[in-house]
Amino acid sequence: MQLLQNILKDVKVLSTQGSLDVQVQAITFDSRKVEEGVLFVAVRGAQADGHDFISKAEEARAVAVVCEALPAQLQAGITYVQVPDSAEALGQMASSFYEHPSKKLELVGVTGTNGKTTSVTLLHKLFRELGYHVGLLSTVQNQINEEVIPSTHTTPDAVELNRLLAQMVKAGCTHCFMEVSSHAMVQQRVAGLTFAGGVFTNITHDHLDYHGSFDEYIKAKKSFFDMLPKKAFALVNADDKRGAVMVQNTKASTHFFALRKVVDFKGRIIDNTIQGLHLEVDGQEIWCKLIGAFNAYNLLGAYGVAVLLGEDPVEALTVLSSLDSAAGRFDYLVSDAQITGIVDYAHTPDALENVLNTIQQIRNPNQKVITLVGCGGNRDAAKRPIMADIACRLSDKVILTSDNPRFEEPQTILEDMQKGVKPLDFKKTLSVLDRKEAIKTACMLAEANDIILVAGKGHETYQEVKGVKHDFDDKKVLREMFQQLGK
Ligand SMILES: CC(=O)N[C@H]1[C@@H](OP(=O)(O)OP(=O)(O)OC[C@H]2O[C@@H](n3ccc(=O)[nH]c3=O)[C@H](O)[C@@H]2O)O[C@H](CO)[C@@H](O)[C@@H]1O[C@H](C)C(=O)N[C@@H](C)C(=O)N[C@H](CCC(=O)O)C(=O)O
Ligand SMILES: Nc1ncnc2c1ncn2[C@@H]1O[C@H](COP(=O)(O)OP(=O)(O)OP(=O)(O)O)[C@@H](O)[C@H]1O
Repeated sequence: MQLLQNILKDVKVLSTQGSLDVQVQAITFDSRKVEEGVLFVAVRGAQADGHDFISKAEEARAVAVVCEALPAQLQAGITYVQVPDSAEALGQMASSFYEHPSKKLELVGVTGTNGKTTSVTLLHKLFRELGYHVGLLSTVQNQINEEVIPSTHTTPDAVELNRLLAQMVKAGCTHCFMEVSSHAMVQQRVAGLTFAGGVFTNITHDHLDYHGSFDEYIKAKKSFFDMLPKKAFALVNADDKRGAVMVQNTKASTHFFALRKVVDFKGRIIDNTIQGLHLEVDGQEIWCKLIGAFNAYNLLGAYGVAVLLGEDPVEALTVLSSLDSAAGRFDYLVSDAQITGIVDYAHTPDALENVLNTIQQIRNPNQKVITLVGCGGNRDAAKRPIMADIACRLSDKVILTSDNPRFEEPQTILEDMQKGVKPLDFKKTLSVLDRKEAIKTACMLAEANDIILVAGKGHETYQEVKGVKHDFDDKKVLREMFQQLGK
């Protein structure tokens, strides 16, 4: 519970009606969650406008309403606060309501098209190993030390975000590593937070359906670095063409990491194999369990953060070299028959191409690549034939199967994918509707030393069919099938 006037301390206010000396029980931007004593913030969204639900919040006995445009008729007993930007005010108020938890933590945000989850997960594990109490906010899951809190978004909304940070502070955390999505920047979910640092991994064409153009997408990512305070650091991948643009207006101190340039944190890949990466970082050689050249960037970024936060460089590298990948991100197991099974979240054409190119770089010419891939239902259908084509182009055998069909017919999705298979690739392509059967088929086809890629669902532990989430874990099924087949 907090006094409204305290909650409004950091907010630019245009006008107020009613008393500011009232107690606020909770803050929400969803009228359906308003109860007596709750503060309702009317936010303009992609589908709806929160201002249209002010009357619902009034009926549910909100204690106060924060909005950009006041309703024509004001209700007695409710305080109205007019602000120029409700989304920004929401972030600032959520931070005040929870007593600014971000100021009590070393909060580091990671943004970029790829590598956010891997980077924050590496950082969480690294700082745990270094002996700290650490929080994590990621697409896969949120964590307070080892306690797992399910995650619904890459970056939670402002209220949930500050609530989680406050929980971390209460649990004695000194650090929190979080993903900052471009959606979160546009919707100002991180407004009002105090970051100790920000990391930029890379940027490629993605989410253009939401942002409209690549320029707008770049602007969204850049705005994160624009908001960093002077005493924070901005750590940027200098090998990415847009790296310098990201920090051109930041007040934070700027640092770079790269594999191809001489910068603050310089790495070099000595060897990149299916057993892991052999790297040279700042003159020191390390062997890491993570595979794929892109992971050299994630490791280098995590190393840079540790050093910028004052950790010993040698100790940080030693710990990093012992860490596994994030769940479902190039997550692999080797069967008794020496077949490598890789589970990866790649569910877009770009990600699938990346993963398969990485596998092509590290495999021996005598290792066959068997790719199993499906596409989700009720999502962008245009990618279905494209993903099938990519799989065929970069694999020796392809098994098309179901992902999360959701409310669509799995057979229809499969047929859409089949349209992308070129006549020359018919012979190497199979369609097996049932995902478990498809994984079994891949295991049956594989011989010693071959590589099976199970793409699309990564860390997910369910398959969503007609609104029901059935238990399904690609890595578990893969392990089970190897055992069943004695491979
Ligand atoms: C497109 C998008 O990002 N939408 C997010 C957004 O909802 P919205 O702006 O569309 O909300 P809206 O439906 O237009 O409603 C506007 C306002 O009216 C309010 N309302 C609405 C109805 C009602 O009866 N009463 C009411 O008060 C809503 O609470 C809202 O405040 O704000 C909501 C609250 O924060 C989010 O839950 C919601 O995420 C949706 C579910 C989503 O799927 N978002 C994805 C795309 C997303 O954010 N992804 C990124 C990661 C992307 C990536 O890198 O892969 C993420 O950070 O997770
Ligand atoms: N630094 C990187 N550069 C390019 N590709 C990467 C990088 N890191 C990971 N990837 C690839 O992108 C996939 C997604 O990685 P990760 O989950 O870490 O990224 P993300 O930015 O969090 O994306 P998402 O929010 O979709 O999970 C990985 O499985 C891998 O194939």
